[in-house]
Parts: sequence; C-alpha cells; structure tokens
Amino acid sequence: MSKLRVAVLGSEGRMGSEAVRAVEAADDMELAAALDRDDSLEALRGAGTQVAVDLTHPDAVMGNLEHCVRNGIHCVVGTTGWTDERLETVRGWLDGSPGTGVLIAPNFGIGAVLTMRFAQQAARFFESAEVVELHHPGKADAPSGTAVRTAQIIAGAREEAGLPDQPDATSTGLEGARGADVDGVPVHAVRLRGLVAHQEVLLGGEGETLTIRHDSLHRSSFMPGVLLGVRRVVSTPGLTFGLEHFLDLDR
Ligand SMILES: NC(=O)C1=CN([C@@H]2O[C@H](COP(=O)(O)OP(=O)(O)OC[C@H]3O[C@@H](n4cnc5c(N)ncnc54)[C@H](OP(=O)(O)O)[C@@H]3O)[C@@H](O)[C@H]2O)C=CC1
Ligand SMILES: O=C(O)C1=N[C@H](C(=O)O)C[C@H](O)C1
Repeated sequence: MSKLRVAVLGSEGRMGSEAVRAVEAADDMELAAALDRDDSLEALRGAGTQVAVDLTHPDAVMGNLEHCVRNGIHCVVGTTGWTDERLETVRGWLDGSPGTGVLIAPNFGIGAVLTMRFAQQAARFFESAEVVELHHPGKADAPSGTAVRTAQIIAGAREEAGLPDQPDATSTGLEGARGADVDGVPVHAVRLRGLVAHQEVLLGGEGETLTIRHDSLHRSSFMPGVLLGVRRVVSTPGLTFGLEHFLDLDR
C-alpha cells in the first residue's frame, strides 16, 4: 500500500518538530515537506502532499488552510484561534473543493478529549462550573482553545438541562479576577515556566465538588491524535471539528 504523503506546517515549532518526528516514524506515512515561516506554500503541491498538518499560529492558519483547500490538500489543524466566523469561512472554501477534508482539533490528547466528554456528562448535575487552564509561557493565546471549547460544551449541557445562570455574588474586584466569561462559564489562564498543557474543570454543588484534571506532560501526548487525524481525514470530506468525531467514545 502506498504511504500517505504528509507535510508539516510550523515544522520548527514545539509541536511541529514533534509532528515531523511522528510522521517520519509512522510506517504508513512519509514526510512530503516540512515548512516553517517564510517557506513557500507552493512547495506543497510539488512535493505531492496529500495531507498538511498545521501547527503554526492563529495569525497564519487561515492563509495556510485556504491555500491547501483550494489545492485539494486535506488538512489536520491543531492551531488555535477558532471562531464561528472563521469556521464558516473554512466551510465556504470546502464547498468549492468537494472531496477535501479538514479536521480542526482543539486538542489532540486523548485525555483532553475525554475531559471534555466527562465535563459534558457532569455539567448538568452541578450548580457551578469553572475551567482553569495552565500552560507554558510561550503560548501565543489565552485562554487556550481547549478551555474555550470545554466551556462552550459545559454551557451547552447546562442550557440543555435548563440550569439557571451560575451563582456568583461578586460585586467589586480587580478587573479579570473572575477570569474570562465564555458563554457564562468563567475560564482562567495560568502561564508558568515548567508547564506544558494542563486543564482543570471544577464543578460544584451543595456540599461537594468534582474536579476533572488532565495533564499533557510532553508533546508526544498529542501525536497519536495527530496521526489518527491524518489517517482519517483523507476519507472524511468537509469540516470536522474535534478529534472526538474520529474516536468511538460511545462504544
Ligand atoms: N491541538 C492541539 O492538541 C495542540 C495545539 N497547539 C497549538 O499549535 C500552535 C503551535 O503551537 P507551538 O508549537 O507551541 O508554537 P511554536 O511557536 O513553538 O511553533 C509555531 C511555529 O510555526 C511557525 N510559523 C509561524 N507562522 C508560520 C507560517 N505562516 N507558516 C509556517 N510556519 C509558521 C513559527 O515560526 P516563528 O517562531 O518564526 O514564529 C514556529 O516555528 C498553537 O496555536 C498552539 O496553541 C499546541 C499544542 C497542542
Ligand atoms: O499552545 C499549546 O501548548 C496548546 N494549545 C492548545 C490549546 O490552546 O488548547 C492545545 C493544548 O492545550 C496545548
């Protein structure tokens, strides 16, 4: 069977360099191209790229994605910065390129995907819910894409269950002390040397709390998810948002 030709965009970065190693080590893939800032995207087609893995920067990802989709190159995207508007734009490009698949994964870590699923299951049972994400200080954005997605999922589950707004009697305080408000769920971002990528979902009810915590201790934790995404995206046209769609979580 022929090997999948995979390019990595952002190949010199923390995640990109790990992805290059993972693709090179995969029996069913070969590295078609490794591009970083200032490299021309034109190299992708010349190299016969079938799937591009984008691990760049929120400011760069849209341009990269547009180029790939318009050239029929499937994409696996870990880069953050997704809004409804951006996702709609990507869907528009995909409409013009039927057969092309794009996976956007807020988090490739299986533990992080499960954290979101468990939070979704638990949210309706608790009055209060907050998300704390903790990352290395080189991270470009705050809060993390995973934390935003987690908060949205919790908010959706609360709404579906008919829960009222969370109790919070705070009337004064330093701006930012209660974190960012994502659909009514406070999200707090810690940046600390020594950390990689961590998240806690705190749920509270009368006389009890439940904490769901996930720790990515090394970026290798993301690689099985990246490789799964590459293998599945080639036969999944259109936009897929979230790695959970490629995992049989309900089995
Ligand atoms: N979904 C997931 O599971 C994960 C997602 N991420 C996300 O991945 C992204 C990258 O993270 P990280 O590796 O830590 O960041 P880094 O800054 O370490 O790496 C990004 C790399 O991309 C390069 N780059 C910038 N612009 C372009 C461009 N236009 N074309 C090609 N390369 C470019 C950067 O170059 P330069 O340094 O010169 O700017 C850098 O080498 C972030 O959005 C992060 O949040 C990270 C971990 C897991
Ligand atoms: O920048 C990172 O490091 C990470 N980014 C992603 C995010 O913003 O959610 C995924 C993970 O948290 C690591």
